Amino acid sequence: MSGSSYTGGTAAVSATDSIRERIAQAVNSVRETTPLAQSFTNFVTINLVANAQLAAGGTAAMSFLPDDIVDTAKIAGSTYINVGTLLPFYKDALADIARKLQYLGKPWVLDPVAAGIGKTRTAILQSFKAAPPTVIRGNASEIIALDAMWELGAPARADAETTRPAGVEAVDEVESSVQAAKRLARYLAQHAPNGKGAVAVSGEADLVTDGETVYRLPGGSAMMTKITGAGCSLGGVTATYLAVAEPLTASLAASLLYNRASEIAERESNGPGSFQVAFLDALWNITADQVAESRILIG
Ligand SMILES: Nc1ncnc2c1ncn2[C@@H]1O[C@H](COP(=O)(O)OP(=O)(O)O)[C@@H](O)[C@H]1O
Ligand SMILES: Cc1ncsc1CCOP(=O)(O)O
Ligand SMILES: [Mg+2]
Repeated sequence: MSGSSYTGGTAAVSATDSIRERIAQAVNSVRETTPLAQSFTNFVTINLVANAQLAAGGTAAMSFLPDDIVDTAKIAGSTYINVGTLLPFYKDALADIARKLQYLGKPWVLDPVAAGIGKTRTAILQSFKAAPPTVIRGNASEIIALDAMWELGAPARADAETTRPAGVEAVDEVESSVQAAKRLARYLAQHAPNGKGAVAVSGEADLVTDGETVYRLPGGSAMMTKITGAGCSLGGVTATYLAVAEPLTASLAASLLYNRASEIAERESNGPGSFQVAFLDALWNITADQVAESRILIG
């Protein structure tokens, strides 16, 4: 299945059979073993996160109690932390949870929703630099903001354009986040017990990287921007796959599953309400081969 193609002026090589096999294996393994991925996530989209994890074949457990999260991490396949809506106690609680997950060597996914907005969110996201996640999944603006916050690139010049807070929606193109995503992924890998980490950037064409190789995943549906929680639930499903697969495979499998399912949902729906229902059905019905045979461009 390997070969070459040409996209947007960039030579791109399509993915190898072994990546596709690992993706199909992750999709099947979740359906066969129903792994638990627990979540500490925002109040807006918590229901869609749980339903998407169930539709992908996993199980869900949501909690905001630090000792509950740490005890559940011991029996769960992975943990998902999303900073979309914050309460005052989160500042200390999330830093502490991250440190304990690191001590226990437990994998987790971070969705840095609205990175760059507010002192409390910034303090929380900065605290994760010392106890980093296994995977970061966000939109382009969030990835650019987190990279700047963790100061992984060259120091910004005084006259340089600064990144601006973007709310929960992206104001940057996926392509403008490539270097930030690679730097973050390398940092995650350097700090992971097994040396593996990944960053997934969502948008019109998603991008996934382990810090070395960049994978571009075209397709999907713009209707995803018309339901709340498309990105949050993608983070939750990435955690579901992280329970059975290494970070790069988990990130690729989740993003590809979302692209294929959203294309089916767009064809079968008539607006945001029916789209969300059709999307959950498609997550459930899509085959592992449909996911693994997707276009994956390397380069
Ligand atoms: N313009 C688009 N075309 C196709 N798919 C999109 C588009 N924008 C977002 N998506 C998809 O929607 C999902 C959520 O991504 P995104 O909207 O970037 O996240 P967030 O909600 O966190 O900002 C991803 O599966 C992504 O591929
Ligand atoms: C609207 C909103 N406000 C705080 S969190 C949130 C949900 C964001 O969801 P997503 O990032 O998946 O669009
Ligand atoms: Mg989001």
